[in-house]
Amino acid sequence: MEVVIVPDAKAGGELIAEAMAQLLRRKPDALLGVATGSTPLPIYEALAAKVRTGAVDASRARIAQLDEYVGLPAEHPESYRSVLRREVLEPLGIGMSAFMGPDGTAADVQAACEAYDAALAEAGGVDLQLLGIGTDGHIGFNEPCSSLASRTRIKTLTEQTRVDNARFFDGDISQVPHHVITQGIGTILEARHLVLLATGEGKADAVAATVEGPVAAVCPASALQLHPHATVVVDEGAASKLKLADYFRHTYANKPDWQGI
Ligand SMILES: N[C@@H]1[C@@H](O)[C@H](O)[C@@H](COP(=O)(O)O)O[C@@H]1O
Repeated sequence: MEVVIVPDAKAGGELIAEAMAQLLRRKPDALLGVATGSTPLPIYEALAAKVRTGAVDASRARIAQLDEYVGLPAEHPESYRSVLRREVLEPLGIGMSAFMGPDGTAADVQAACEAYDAALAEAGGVDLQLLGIGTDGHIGFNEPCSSLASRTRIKTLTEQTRVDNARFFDGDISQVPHHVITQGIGTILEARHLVLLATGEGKADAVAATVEGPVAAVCPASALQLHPHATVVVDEGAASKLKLADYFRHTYANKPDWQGI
């Protein structure tokens, strides 16, 4: 696992957007796994800016969703499908025909989950998967004690996650669904490159457990330690509880320029 400490969220967004741009220059139809939440927004803004200036062409990119609320109609403004359409597809000029995600309104949720895992494999697998992290260490919606081998499936949210996400529902927790579909941890680990961005002191404990704690289902993000190409990008606040921060700074500062993340 590589840990990159950046000065702020904007710098993290720029670094990751450049890695995505480099991938798209190599593989224009790359399958990009995208995450929701506030944290990845600087990545999407930086990538959209590159598209606008012609620094990269994202028109052939394909987009895969990480997770979704169960029961919200697809057109609900806070369904993750709607959020991603607004925040990723439209700014990058990518049509919905290049988008894939689980169906949160399916009558048979389990079948929809299995169909999504199969579709990801059929599409050749995710090339680069963006991840945020919950305050409890969750990735996607894999809450603590999710199996590290899990596949896409339905999960029940913890109250903390519902409280954290109520801000997207007018601060009204009663509007936050209890159930979600999420790519499993085993599914996520199949992506070729995992890039987790965490910003702010509120994520510092979760980041420390992810990077320096044991691999343990109680901190789902710690599964990144099992991946051969995982990059954790953190700002100073999110890095503030890392005991090895100086080591990570030194290693990244002395990395060969050509290597990227
Ligand atoms: N399902 C999403 C996660 O993918 C995201 O990482 C997390 C953190 O969100 P934020 O970046 O807003 O802190 O929120 C939700 O739970």
